[in-house]
Amino acid sequence: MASLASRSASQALRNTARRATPRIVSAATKPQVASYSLLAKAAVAAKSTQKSASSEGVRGIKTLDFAGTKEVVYERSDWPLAKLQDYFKNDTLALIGYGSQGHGQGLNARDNGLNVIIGVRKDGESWRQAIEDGWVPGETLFPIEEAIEKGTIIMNLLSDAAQSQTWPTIAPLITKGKTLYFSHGFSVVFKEDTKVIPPTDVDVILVAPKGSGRTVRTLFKEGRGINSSVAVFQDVTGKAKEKAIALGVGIGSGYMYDTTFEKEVYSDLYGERGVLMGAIQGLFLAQYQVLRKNGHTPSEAFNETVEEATQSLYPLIGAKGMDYMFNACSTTARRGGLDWAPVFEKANVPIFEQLYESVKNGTETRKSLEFNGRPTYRKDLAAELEIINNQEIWRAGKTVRSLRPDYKSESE
Ligand SMILES: NC(=O)C1=CN([C@@H]2O[C@H](COP(=O)(O)OP(=O)(O)OC[C@H]3O[C@@H](n4cnc5c(N)ncnc54)[C@H](OP(=O)(O)O)[C@@H]3O)[C@@H](O)[C@H]2O)C=CC1
Ligand SMILES: CC[C@](O)(C(C)=O)C(=O)O
Ligand SMILES: [Mg+2]
Ligand SMILES: [Mg+2]
Repeated sequence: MASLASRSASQALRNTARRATPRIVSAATKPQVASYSLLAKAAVAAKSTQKSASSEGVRGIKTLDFAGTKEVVYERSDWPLAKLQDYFKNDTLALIGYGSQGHGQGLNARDNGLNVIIGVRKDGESWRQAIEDGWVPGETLFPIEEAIEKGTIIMNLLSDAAQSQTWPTIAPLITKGKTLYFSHGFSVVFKEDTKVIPPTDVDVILVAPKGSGRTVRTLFKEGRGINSSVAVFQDVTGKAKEKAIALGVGIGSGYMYDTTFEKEVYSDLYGERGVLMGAIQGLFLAQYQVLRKNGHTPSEAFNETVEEATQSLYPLIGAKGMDYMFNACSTTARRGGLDWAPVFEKANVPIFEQLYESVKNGTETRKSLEFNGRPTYRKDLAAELEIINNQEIWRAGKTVRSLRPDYKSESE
């Protein structure tokens, strides 16, 4: 009887979850693109023979109900490749900086048949990586200033600290008629600290992928697309929003959500310091330490903290939500999880409040500008990450991972 009751409770929960699934309120009726990256390759080949994209299809946006709040979502399928290529046929996308985002966004835009060039410090690490990815010095790879001069859309993907440091040199090159693009609100919003004040005669837009540049690339290659935020800071042409959405598609976004530069930078700095990176490392470590203090072996402590989370339970949250993950676990686990969740929530809200304030008042920005503005920033970051790499929890993890059937050496 008990198990029947619990099964019907699970069913009820699942039904509630189904009812809460975002519903399309209005949408243009157009088929979804199955595999954009494959289509991209074909379209590049056929580029010269395609008819003008502006005659294709109807522009459409979706208004979706997100848990009771209606929000607008822009979709890739409103921008078939031919239309995208036609839209940017007179443009050169000068992508400045070749870190994680430069790599993902640059390669995707190139595969989508757009005219992309890269601008980075000559002979630096990024220059070397760009060559490895097929960008050719003097043809598609240039020193920063030269690339900006050649570009019509200047995509500033330098590190946030470098955007501020290089601004006095690059600002005069961003002349009337060009478009200035960012993937973070950082430089523009915290202008007192960064001194980045865009010229008043150019469109200033943002497309911020909500994920690592590595994933921007892999999702695109799988024919999917990353979620991105889009925003307009300055619209001198009246086309800034449309251009931002088109660029979002060009760099590999599947769906794009409205934001402002301010909201993007606050949420992004907060999220990465919180659950996405800082909090998760802190929480894993705390749980592991207590297990070790109580006599559990490194493998047991790692398996119970990280391996089970990342390999079994978190993918279930990603697939179908938190209640689905709970329902996939024992009733014993469900009872305990339900009891302890509010305890963790209560303990953590004050820390998250403190974090949000530290983001909003610019403390986090100033720290980042100081640290990442050092000439030794790569070495200094690597030294601190090496400390994490050497923590017992992560050393134990290497051995646990080495036992996976699909294990490949991690030194590559
Ligand atoms: N990483 C991500 O996944 C995400 C990043 N963003 C945003 O995208 C932008 C780019 O981030 P990301 O790709 O991570 O890049 P990084 O923060 O890793 O910056 C790397 C680039 O900055 C260059 N750089 C650093 N210092 C200088 C300097 N003093 N002068 C000239 N160039 C310099 C590097 O060149 P060199 O090799 O020559 O040092 C490299 O090309 C940022 O605004 C970031 O916040 C947004 C979403 C996600
Ligand atoms: C989570 C970190 C991030 O904000 C990102 C990948 O979205 C970043 O700045 O790299
Ligand atoms: Mg982010
Ligand atoms: Mg970020």
